[in-house]
Amino acid sequence: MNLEKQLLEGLNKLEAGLPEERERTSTRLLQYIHFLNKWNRVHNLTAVREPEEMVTKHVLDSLTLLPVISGTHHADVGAGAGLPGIPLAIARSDWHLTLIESNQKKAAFLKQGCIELALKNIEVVCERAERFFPSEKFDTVISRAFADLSTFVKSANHLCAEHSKSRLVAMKGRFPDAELMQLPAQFEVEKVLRVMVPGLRAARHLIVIKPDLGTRD
Ligand SMILES: C[S@@+](CC[C@H](N)C(=O)[O-])C[C@H]1O[C@@H](n2cnc3c(N)ncnc32)[C@H](O)[C@@H]1O
Repeated sequence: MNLEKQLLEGLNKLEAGLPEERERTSTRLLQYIHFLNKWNRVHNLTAVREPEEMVTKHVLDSLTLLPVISGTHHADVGAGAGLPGIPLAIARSDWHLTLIESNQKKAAFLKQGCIELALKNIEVVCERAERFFPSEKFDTVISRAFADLSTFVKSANHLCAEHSKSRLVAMKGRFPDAELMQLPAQFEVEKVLRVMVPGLRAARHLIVIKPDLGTRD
């Protein structure tokens, strides 16, 4: 199947949260896949090598977050090659995404991607999340393949906006029983959602956690 068809079919199978302009979204997501594939040959940004696999394992996987995110300002901690932040920013041009990535080579890739793909709703911050203190905090702080849940919430709690709807959301593969048991008590797990990625059999879970707004600096 050609890449465009594969992507469009996948977008149509996603449950919710995708705006109507699917063909335009699909074209821009494809541009991102081509850009990632080009840089990946030289800079080894992701172990996923084939564009067909990037469609399912990276792009469609990232977009399963759409229905659980509310608000407009979001951060992606440990964005790496831009996942899930770039697909989200492409799918929702009305959102603003801040991609926090401590590795300079990856941050350079992200900045170049924003220029070449004309992604105006993304800011790239080359810094460790723990050392980043933005003036405006985020409605949702997301991570994928960043760290165990405890490390994630400790590293990112200070980035959450001080309102009752702000959330930390971690993308996980299998149901993370052990990590959930080790989560510090002041963090409440609001829900754990099992999500289906079109074209992928493997299990995926989204862990939605209420930040600890009480005890932070
Ligand atoms: C395994 S990669 C995952 C990248 C991407 N989220 C994905 O799903 O493909 C984890 C990324 O987090 C970055 N990272 C690790 N610790 C970090 C920190 N404390 N703050 C910001 N980025 C960090 C690493 O440089 C790496 O690019």
